[in-house]
Amino acid sequence: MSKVQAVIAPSLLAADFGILAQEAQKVLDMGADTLHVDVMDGHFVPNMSIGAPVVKCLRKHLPNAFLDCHLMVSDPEKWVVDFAKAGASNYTFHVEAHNDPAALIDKIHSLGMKAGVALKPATPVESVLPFAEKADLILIMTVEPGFGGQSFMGSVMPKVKTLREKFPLLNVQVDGGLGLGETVETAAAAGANVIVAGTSVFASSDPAAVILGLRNAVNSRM
Ligand SMILES: O=C(CO)[C@H](O)[C@H](O)COP(=O)(O)O
Ligand SMILES: [Fe+2]
Repeated sequence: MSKVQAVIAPSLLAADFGILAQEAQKVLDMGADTLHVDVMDGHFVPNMSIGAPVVKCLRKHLPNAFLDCHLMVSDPEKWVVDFAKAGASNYTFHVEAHNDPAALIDKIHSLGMKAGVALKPATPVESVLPFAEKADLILIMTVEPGFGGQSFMGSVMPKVKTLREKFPLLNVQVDGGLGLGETVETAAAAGANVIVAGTSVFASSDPAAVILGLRNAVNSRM
């Protein structure tokens, strides 16, 4: 069995952007480990969200938070310096959007950030195996990237399983449609240890219970 830690990462995409720092602080106070920040350029995905200026503001209000930035953008190399300067802790880019992921991981590391690589649901896991150990995190999307509130796709779990079997200490993140019950149980059983949850946390009347339940689901599999 792996010895990776459970990491619960509420997605701020489901928060009230008008009071973003308070929303972020609220979920941290309720037990979240990191904050998942979804960045969309309206090109790689058919939606727009936020960019480095908002990360900079979050960093100002939350000096100690781990800001896990998920870049759903067509040219991830273009924004690395901006996000490093803004205070991002982790920079996850999509493997479909770059032709030399290993070099981009090196660049992200050289700027003092952790590096993640994300895969859309149809992208084979083989595309990340050559540099999975170089990355700090591999993100297996469990919805088509672009929108919160979609349904979890259990069909991508074989990719999670493969990563966990090959790399026992790798942070394997799942993102999209996760909440208490079958979805997180399925992801944890496959070997995911980093759980992104937007709608299920922020739309809940008891976000603390959701965060704890997600953590328990992961821990019960380790
Ligand atoms: O990357 C994302 C969408 O592209 C979001 O992180 C994801 O959808 C989380 O939201 P929810 O938990 O509501 O599905
Ligand atoms: Fe995301």
